[in-house]
Amino acid sequence: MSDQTNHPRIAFIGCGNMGASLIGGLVTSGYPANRITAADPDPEKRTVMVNRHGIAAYDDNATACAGAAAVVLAVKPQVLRETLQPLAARLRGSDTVIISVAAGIDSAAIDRWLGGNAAVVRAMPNTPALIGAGATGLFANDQVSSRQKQLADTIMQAGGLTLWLTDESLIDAVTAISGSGPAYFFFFIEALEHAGIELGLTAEQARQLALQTAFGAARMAHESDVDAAALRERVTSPGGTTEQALKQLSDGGLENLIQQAATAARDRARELAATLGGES
Ligand SMILES: NC(=O)C1=CN([C@@H]2O[C@H](COP(=O)(O)OP(=O)(O)OC[C@H]3O[C@@H](n4cnc5c(N)ncnc54)[C@H](O)[C@@H]3O)[C@@H](O)[C@H]2O)C=CC1
Ligand SMILES: O=C(O)[C@@H]1CCC=N1
Repeated sequence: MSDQTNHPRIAFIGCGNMGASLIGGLVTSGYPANRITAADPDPEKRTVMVNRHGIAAYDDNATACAGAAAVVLAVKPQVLRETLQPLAARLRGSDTVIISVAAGIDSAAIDRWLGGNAAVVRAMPNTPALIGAGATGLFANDQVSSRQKQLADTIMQAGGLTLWLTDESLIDAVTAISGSGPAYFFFFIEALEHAGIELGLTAEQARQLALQTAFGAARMAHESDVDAAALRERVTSPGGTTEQALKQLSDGGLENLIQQAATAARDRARELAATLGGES
């Protein structure tokens, strides 16, 4: 089989945090760098793509898209429409699957901006894709063929777990849980570090302990055959220290706060769709 069949050409539009993470994950997984192209107006971003990942990077989106079986849109939702419109004529009627990672913007808006009848996959990945530890929720519109769905899955699976949804609106829930989720955990690590410093550890000691604890807990939860609640209970000796700490978190309303945070993220995705993805 030719490389064209085994490794269809993939183009990335936007090489910022998310685009670069996906490209990094794909190259590290063994996808040939010469089958990946990228575009970004920022010369520094392009230099990173060329030097670190060995892929071709252009300042012109159309050049990057030429001959691509999949185009991954990794620009901000606020510029998605203006980015897509100049590409519409080139992509219309082609066999290219459009994979958008933009928060909020739904497949109908993308289809409309492309002039209709476009094969659109919405994907919501997260930045740990860079190290193959990401999680992506995906939705395909009716125009997407099974071969195109497979290609979208291959691209996202290079970055970690993939999860297909049949209800597009749930992509906003994925955004709230795993798309934005790494930031919640990083915030927790930062807070634990600060607490360690307050209790007298050096910044470096607090950093090492907080990081290794987050890593160990996540790895254990991932690999264990019991759920997170059971693992938590194993740390929590009756009458012991953890119990006192968890009581503070619980009394402070942590669980409610997390629910509110996820709902706020989900609602912001809906708001982006309403303000940027409308018919006007
Ligand atoms: N950062 C994250 O953790 C996640 C981001 N996303 C989505 O990924 C998309 C990108 O977000 P980030 O990477 O965080 O933003 P970013 O600002 O880091 O990257 C966007 C990139 O697009 C480039 N760009 C701007 N206009 C362009 C154009 N017309 N053509 C080509 N490239 C252009 C910018 O120079 C920049 O490098 C957003 O739609 C966001 O909703 C989705 C999941 C997670
Ligand atoms: O904050 C954002 O809007 C993007 C989408 C999910 C993670 N980052």
